[in-house]
Amino acid sequence: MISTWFVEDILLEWEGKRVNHVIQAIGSSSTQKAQDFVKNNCPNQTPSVYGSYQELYDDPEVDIAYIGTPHAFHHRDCLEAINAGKNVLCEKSFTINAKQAREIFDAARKKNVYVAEAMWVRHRPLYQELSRLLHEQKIIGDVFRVFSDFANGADPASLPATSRHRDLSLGAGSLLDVGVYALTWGRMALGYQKELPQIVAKQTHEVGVEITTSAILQYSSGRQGICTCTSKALGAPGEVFLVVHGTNGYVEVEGRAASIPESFTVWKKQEGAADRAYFPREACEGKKYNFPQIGRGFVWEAENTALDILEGRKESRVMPWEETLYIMDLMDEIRAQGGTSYPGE
Ligand SMILES: NC(=O)C1=CN([C@@H]2O[C@H](COP(=O)(O)OP(=O)(O)OC[C@H]3O[C@@H](n4cnc5c(N)ncnc54)[C@H](OP(=O)(O)O)[C@@H]3O)[C@@H](O)[C@H]2O)C=CC1
Ligand SMILES: O=C1OC[C@@H](O)[C@H](O)[C@H]1O
Repeated sequence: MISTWFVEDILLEWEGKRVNHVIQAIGSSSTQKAQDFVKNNCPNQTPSVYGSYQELYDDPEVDIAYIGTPHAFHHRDCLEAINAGKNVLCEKSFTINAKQAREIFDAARKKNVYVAEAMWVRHRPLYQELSRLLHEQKIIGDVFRVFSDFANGADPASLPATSRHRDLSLGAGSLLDVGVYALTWGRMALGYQKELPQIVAKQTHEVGVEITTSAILQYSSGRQGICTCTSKALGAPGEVFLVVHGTNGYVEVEGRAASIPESFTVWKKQEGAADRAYFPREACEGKKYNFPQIGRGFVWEAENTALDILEGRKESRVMPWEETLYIMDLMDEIRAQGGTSYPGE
């Protein structure tokens, strides 16, 4: 699924586009699937088609491999690509646990290749602008509390046992699938704290799969993040999925999902407005910031990644290794408290 979306987007023409991407090769578990992929998703490109991933990694014409397999394979696939000397952009969640992520970064360091987690939401202009307003402009004063959520309707119990949302050996579970976004928004909104927070977390399981996670992150400054997710229910379109409280107001972020933010509204504290909660929303003064969607929203990530490669970087400016590790460490701790583990752990 995600590989079709990504390819569709990177071939888009859009105003401000700086990089011309070429689909140089498709690697799949079968040549037929690779050929079908080209026919359905990039018929105007002429990539080499391979019935294995290794052949793509060995292709000298390929500058960077985009990995869109289920997360349980990211460790294996990244290491194989890196060992062949390829740069890599790998889907989220980057790996099953932090140990695997560290092994990948160690290998990349040794081979001197670029590796980045494809946490596309961080590349979106909305995300970047909100971070600037919150932490450089301090538009709502000091942020002290954040709520973030991702409700996704995969509903593992209703899916075949082979689905990546149901099969533990493919990395099934809402935390790794969508909770990673809730933690990402929480991390940004709380201002990228250096220390790891204290965590209190609970997880619910159904058909052996983690379907709901709630985690409270508490920093030594007293700042708190309340980060939640579920794969059992879809959020309402346009719903608020992130609320950021500051000493001088708050911000709500709305969108189709926490991966597809569309706008945010800044509500500043007003003189004599302590009881604003009792007024209808329209009677209050909020400033809404809208952000246009381009394609499915992968264009910024693809552009930044290509520019990183062209500039000879080994890490993404937007998603450096330490950020992937920070989020993976949080998820390890949340899973340890919630009672979720994966085969081989
Ligand atoms: N950024 C985003 O918005 C999104 C990111 N993702 C991430 O992308 C990754 C893939 O998700 P998604 O596209 O939904 O996954 P799919 O279930 O669609 O699988 C993707 C591909 O992985 C390959 N694959 C290799 N081995 C297996 C196996 N044993 N079982 C199933 N597939 C296998 C298959 O390709 P082939 O046979 O051709 O080799 C398959 O088509 C996940 O890590 C997910 O978190 C997913 C959705 C959205
Ligand atoms: O990254 C994602 O975002 C959208 C969800 O539908 C999907 O399950 C997830 O992988």
